[in-house]
Amino acid sequence: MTDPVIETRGLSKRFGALEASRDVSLELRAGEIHAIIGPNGAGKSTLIGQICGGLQPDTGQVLLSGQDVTGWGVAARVRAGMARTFQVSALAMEDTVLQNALLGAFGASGWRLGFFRPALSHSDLRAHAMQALERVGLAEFAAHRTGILSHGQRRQLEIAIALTLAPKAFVMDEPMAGLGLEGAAQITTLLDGLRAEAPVLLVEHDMDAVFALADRISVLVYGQIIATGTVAEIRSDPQVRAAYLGDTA
Ligand SMILES: Nc1ncnc2c1ncn2[C@@H]1O[C@H](COP(=O)(O)OP(=O)(O)OP(=O)(O)O)[C@@H](O)[C@H]1O
Repeated sequence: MTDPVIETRGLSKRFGALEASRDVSLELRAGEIHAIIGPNGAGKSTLIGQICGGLQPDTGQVLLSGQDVTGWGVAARVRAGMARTFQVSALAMEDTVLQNALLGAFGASGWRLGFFRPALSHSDLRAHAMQALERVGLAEFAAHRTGILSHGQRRQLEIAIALTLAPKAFVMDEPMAGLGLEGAAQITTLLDGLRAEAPVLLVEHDMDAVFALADRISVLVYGQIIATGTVAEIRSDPQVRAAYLGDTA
């Protein structure tokens, strides 16, 4: 069997007396959307932080395509193919939609930031960035200021930026947060097609989206994975229903 695209082995992280991650081992496999769900404070963000490199685990490892990246910083992991989209928007609102998308394409090309301005007219990078905007349905807004985009469209743009990195894996922290029904439905459709490009590790509170999208779900409670399985397995797991899902299953 091929290596998982992302793998964590026995991750543990303490904040004082609090064990925010307890021996967390999980795999993100090629072609899948793997959702991580759990109550507030269960340790989802702490886990994502360790996977993406913002937080160092006390013990355990993070592997990307079989390579141990535990000691690597965020930027090195992004360059190696781990594309994270954030809960909080980090877009340059005064720049155009295309300029924001170009920043990703530009990073993916391995060029240094000082070359950014010339890169704006570089036809290959522009084409690559435009392709990503088309993919997420934002091509018609390319020349518009990013600040005029709706909340949902900003999420689409963040996904376009991640796409321009041609990642090995997407790591998404609550992409549905703050979106209305229509926005959430749009992002759900987008993510549904995204797994063909690269697998998605998805932290999400919106259970409709999780149940619609996930190939597998891991349930985190008090820093520990209490179950991993398909949607049907997780929905019918008595331990999961008691700890988290309750009536929503
Ligand atoms: N830097 C920190 N210092 C101390 N405690 C922290 C720190 N970061 C997180 N925690 C604690 O660790 C636990 C896990 O928090 P975390 O944010 O990872 O949970 P979460 O599942 O992402 O929650 P939510 O769904 O509300 O985003 C919480 O009890 C939180 O208060």
